[in-house]
Amino acid sequence: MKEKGLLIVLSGPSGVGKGTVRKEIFSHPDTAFEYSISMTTRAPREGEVNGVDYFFKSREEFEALIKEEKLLEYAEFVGNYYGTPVDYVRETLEEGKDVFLEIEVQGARQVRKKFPDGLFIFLAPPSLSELKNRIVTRGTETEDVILNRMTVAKEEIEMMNLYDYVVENDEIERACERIKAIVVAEHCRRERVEPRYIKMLEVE
Ligand SMILES: Nc1ncnc2c1ncn2[C@@H]1O[C@H](COP(=O)(O)OP(=O)(O)OP(=O)(O)O)[C@@H](O)[C@H]1O
Ligand SMILES: Nc1nc2c(ncn2[C@@H]2O[C@H](COP(=O)(O)O)[C@@H](O)[C@H]2O)c(=O)[nH]1
Repeated sequence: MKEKGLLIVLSGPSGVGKGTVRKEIFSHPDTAFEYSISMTTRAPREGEVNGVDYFFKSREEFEALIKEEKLLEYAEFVGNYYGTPVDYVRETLEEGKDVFLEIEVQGARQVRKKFPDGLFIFLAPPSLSELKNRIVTRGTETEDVILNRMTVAKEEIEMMNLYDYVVENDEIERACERIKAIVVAEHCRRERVEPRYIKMLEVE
């Protein structure tokens, strides 16, 4: 029987660099896992594309998805809904591929209950002041939203002990290499390591 894939969850506070690290990992052709695009009711930021960055939904559409049980998990984060499409995740894992979720902490807790064997990685900032600096520098949020996200961030950081691994995002490339090494180690531990995972670790 074909083995199922590994569910990889990358979580951490807003502005720590989850999206940056995820895009860097997926920019490499040797990356051996699939990214699950989330649904959100947040308005698209400049340059964001529907179906690439997110599936952008109205609140009514999102609430219908909740009712129809189309979401593996969902959370309301600073005034907007975010959620993971359940069919995509289950079908892709069933095909034996690893699925990568980039989600906030409430959602990660829900996923842990449904997938206790998933791999849960918390991306941590070097400091709270550097975290705030990164959200401010990104320039996508109003001052109010930044303050709300920082309040939530402090609560999220307190939950990092619920994760299998904590990776500090001090430098993007190093954080990516650490995450890829953790995934390969996890496959070794589960005796499912294949050459494609080793290839992923090759540094250019
Ligand atoms: N290691 C790093 N060093 C310095 N700046 C970084 C680093 N990683 C990411 N950044 C910058 O920090 C800002 C926030 O990054 P990003 O948007 O990836 O965070 P995020 O965790 O995905 O945030 P959110 O949860 O709000 O979507 C961006 O401007 C990004 O360029
Ligand atoms: N619980 C979920 N959280 C998600 C999902 N997709 C993204 N996110 C997280 O939401 C916040 C805010 O994102 P932003 O794009 O508005 O900055 C951030 O922590 C994301 O990781 C999801 O499907 N479920």
